[in-house]
Amino acid sequence: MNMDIAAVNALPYEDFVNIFGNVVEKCPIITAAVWSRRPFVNFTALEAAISEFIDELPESGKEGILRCHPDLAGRDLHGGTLTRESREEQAGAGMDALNSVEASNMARLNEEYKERFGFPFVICARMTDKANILRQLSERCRNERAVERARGIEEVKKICRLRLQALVVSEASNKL
Ligand SMILES: NC(=O)NC1NC(=O)NC1=O
Repeated sequence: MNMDIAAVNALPYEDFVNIFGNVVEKCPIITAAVWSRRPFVNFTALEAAISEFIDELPESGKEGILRCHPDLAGRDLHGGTLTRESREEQAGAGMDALNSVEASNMARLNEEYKERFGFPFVICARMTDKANILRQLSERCRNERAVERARGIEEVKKICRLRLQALVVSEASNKL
């Protein structure tokens, strides 16, 4: 899909939530809330509205967003229950093709991370690769909880931007 911002602004909330409901993984409530902020002057304004909604949440809400994310190379990937967006992102970073050493490291570190923080490790898979994901996962396990909460939310916003770009023509591409 490649809607322009005028088409986005014309959507009734049912369609808006159907189309944009997973720009933040499994958090259609964010999309549904942000519909009230129409009209968006451009792509950046839509992205900013989502970002501001997230920033205004209490810390518990931000952790809730992180908890809606599937593990990388985790149960949902193996069970075929990832969302389409997540499946494509994880496959792009080679998460569906780990060798047995990588797979066991990934599983062990994901569990360690969740045990320590109470939410999953989140990283924008499209902006990185397998080696970096494994390195970041082991490094970020050592951070403070508040640092990781903020870091995870930054990654959610990167994922969101790329998912939005797949749906909406941004002003940069408008000028082409
Ligand atoms: N846990 C985690 O980072 N999940 C994800 N990252 C990403 O880019 N897509 C996801 O589903």
